[in-house]
Amino acid sequence: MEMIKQLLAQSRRTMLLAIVASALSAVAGVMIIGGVNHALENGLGSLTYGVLAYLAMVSILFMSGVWSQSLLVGLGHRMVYQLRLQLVQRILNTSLARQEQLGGPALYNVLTRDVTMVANATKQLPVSLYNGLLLLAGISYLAWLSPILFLCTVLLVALGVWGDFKLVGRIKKMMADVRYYDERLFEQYEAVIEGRNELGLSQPRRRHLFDRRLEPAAKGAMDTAIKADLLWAINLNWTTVLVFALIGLVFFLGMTLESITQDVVVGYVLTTMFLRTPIAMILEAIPAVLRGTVALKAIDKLKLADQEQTSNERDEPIQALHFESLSLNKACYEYPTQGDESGFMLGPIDFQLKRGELVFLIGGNGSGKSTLAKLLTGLYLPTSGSVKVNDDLVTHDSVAEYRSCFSTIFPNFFLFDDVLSGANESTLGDEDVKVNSREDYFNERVRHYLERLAIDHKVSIKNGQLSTTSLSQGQRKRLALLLMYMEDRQVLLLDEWAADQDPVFREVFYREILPELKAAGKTIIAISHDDRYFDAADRVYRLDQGGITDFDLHSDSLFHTSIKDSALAESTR
Ligand SMILES: Nc1ncnc2c1ncn2[C@@H]1O[C@H](COP(=O)(O)OP(=O)(O)OP(=O)(O)O)[C@@H](O)[C@H]1O
Repeated sequence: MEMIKQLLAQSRRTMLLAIVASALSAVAGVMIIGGVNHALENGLGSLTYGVLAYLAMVSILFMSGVWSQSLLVGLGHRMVYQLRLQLVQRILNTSLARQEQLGGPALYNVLTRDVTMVANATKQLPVSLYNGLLLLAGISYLAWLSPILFLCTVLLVALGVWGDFKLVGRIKKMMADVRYYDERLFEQYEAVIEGRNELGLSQPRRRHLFDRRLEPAAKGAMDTAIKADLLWAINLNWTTVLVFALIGLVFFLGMTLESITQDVVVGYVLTTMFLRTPIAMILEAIPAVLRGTVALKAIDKLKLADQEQTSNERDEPIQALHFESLSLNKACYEYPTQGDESGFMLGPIDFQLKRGELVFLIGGNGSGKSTLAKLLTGLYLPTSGSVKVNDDLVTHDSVAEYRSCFSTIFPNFFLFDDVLSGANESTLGDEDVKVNSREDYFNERVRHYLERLAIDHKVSIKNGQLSTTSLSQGQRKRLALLLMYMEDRQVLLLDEWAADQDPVFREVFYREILPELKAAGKTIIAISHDDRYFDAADRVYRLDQGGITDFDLHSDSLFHTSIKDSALAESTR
């Protein structure tokens, strides 16, 4: 709602103009009816004058109508455009922790379904405003024609509005239910797309997903939407009945009450018939507006943008600080509770890292390595304790500068095919280069790394874009490493990077690439299960149930298995 209010506030002038234009058109419409009524009652007088006045009114009605609609249509579409941009901006401003809590389907639902619903609601804005003003002008004319009949009209309309209000509450609840079912549907869509391998192989799983998950959600949405639309259809017919009841009331009152003349009755009936269209159009717009309101409420409920960008981040490029050291001081990170279960708690952790060091984090599955990696890189802020960089506290305001020291490859990394967009200035060339242009220099460097990573036979680069990202997982990880080279940041975090590499390239990674990066002045944190390469690190830390301890290569063993066992496992791999 806040977003819509802000957008409307920005367009105050256009709104005002649109209201003036709509009012002009509405007044012209009512004057046509009034004029016809007057002519019926008093005769036409001059035919030429009558025709000219009629044509003038029709022209005003047409031109001001088109003017108001064009203003409002533009406003509606601009609001949708801004809503889309704002929503993505808000998601970008949402902390990783909150995004993980919400999950992908909820965010997709907002970006696709909810935005469409709000767009449909805003499209009703021009129609409703125009018809609302037309209705207002018509009602004022009715009040002027006969106060007694107007009182009766008000009573009848009050009855209709009361019925509408009762229905609207129920329908809004149903629409919230439809949205709930739609969100469940999005979860199943995600399973259909992401689980394509498993579903392709297993008929029982396909059936279960289709019959037990997807179909009930789709049916729930359909049944509830049908009920809501049916109720509204009944309401539309009920309104038509009310209009005719009004005409009947006016007609019979006119016949019986002497104070009401025949021309008043004719004027009343004519105007009421004329107002049927705006009433119907306003009523037809209401369901779309209700759906839009439900969608906006759902967007608000997600509590996006919990980490507003600092003004510095919005306006200027972030200046990375010069990394010398980082430390965690009794730092803890606790995941939010899920249902009755309390979330996993990492820490309290004391940890130091200096520029140029190569450190390994090891530990069993679920011990907290990736959680610590996110804490170290500033993707999570500690729930207690502190993170310091170069002895300065990392706070909400300074975390953007801190983050810009890091390049990461997490197991669920996303491979951007645009190498240029993330590349550091230093990798784009300088005066000393032998090649002619910066572009050549850049391409040369990419080619060099593609060769180094042994994927030059699969991938090439054109206009800063990778030729393909449809590769094996191990090859994709090598490309992610290429992007990391081109990003050229000071601290590199690699979360089980070597897990998908063949034994030959794993050896290259631990024995050549990591030492080369270290020699080039990079600080490296690598999460690893490869115990035969632990000696490549300056220090090794072991995580166990959220706690951290130093790992002594000679006296400790990983996962409480003997070195002999792991060597055996390695040789059979
Ligand atoms: N987004 C999340 N929300 C809630 N709990 C989470 C989330 N991510 C991880 N956890 C929990 O935190 C614990 C540690 O997870 P983490 O991913 O840090 O382990 P890990 O040591 O990296 O494991 P692995 O070696 O299997 O990758 C797990 O018990 C997990 O259930």
